[in-house]
Amino acid sequence: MIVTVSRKAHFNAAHRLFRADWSDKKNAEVFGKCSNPNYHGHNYELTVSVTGKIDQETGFVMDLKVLKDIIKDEIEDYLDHKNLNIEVEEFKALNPTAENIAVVIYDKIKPKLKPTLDLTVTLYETPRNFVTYSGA
Ligand SMILES: Nc1nc2c(c(=O)[nH]1)N=C([C@H](O)[C@H](O)COP(=O)(O)OP(=O)(O)OP(=O)(O)O)CN2
Ligand SMILES: [Zn+2]
Repeated sequence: MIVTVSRKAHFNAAHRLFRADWSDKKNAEVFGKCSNPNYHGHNYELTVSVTGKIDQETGFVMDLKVLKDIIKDEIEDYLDHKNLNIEVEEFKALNPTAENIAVVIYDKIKPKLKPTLDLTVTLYETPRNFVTYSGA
């Protein structure tokens, strides 16, 4: 039996959407208020979903306590209350859009899971804007 287990998490972060090789005018045209040079913040809501077979001995796809600890160590401690552009290595040369943040989160969590498990990351940037990534 293939089942999906999920864990929700939360972090706050500041960012600015822009390209350094574009003028302020073009950045403002493309990214609007999200390109404010003084940055702005979001309350990100994250759902991490892991899909796999139920272990017949434990009844778990994976222990949700273990998943909680992975999310805390890899994501919350790494991103919470950070300026993504300035303080997070991956975004020094990568626009911190919701899409790119979801991919970075996926790439940090996936190696911590058993290879037989599939991972899906859903990231809400606002209550109504969200992205989903399940690997390439
Ligand atoms: N494809 C994407 N489009 C946009 C992204 C993104 O990451 N990927 N990001 C932004 C802004 O950073 C931000 O998310 C949008 O904020 P805002 O315009 O305030 O959102 P809303 O006004 O729509 O807020 P709601 O609460 O959802 O109404 C823009 N585009
Ligand atoms: Zn934003």
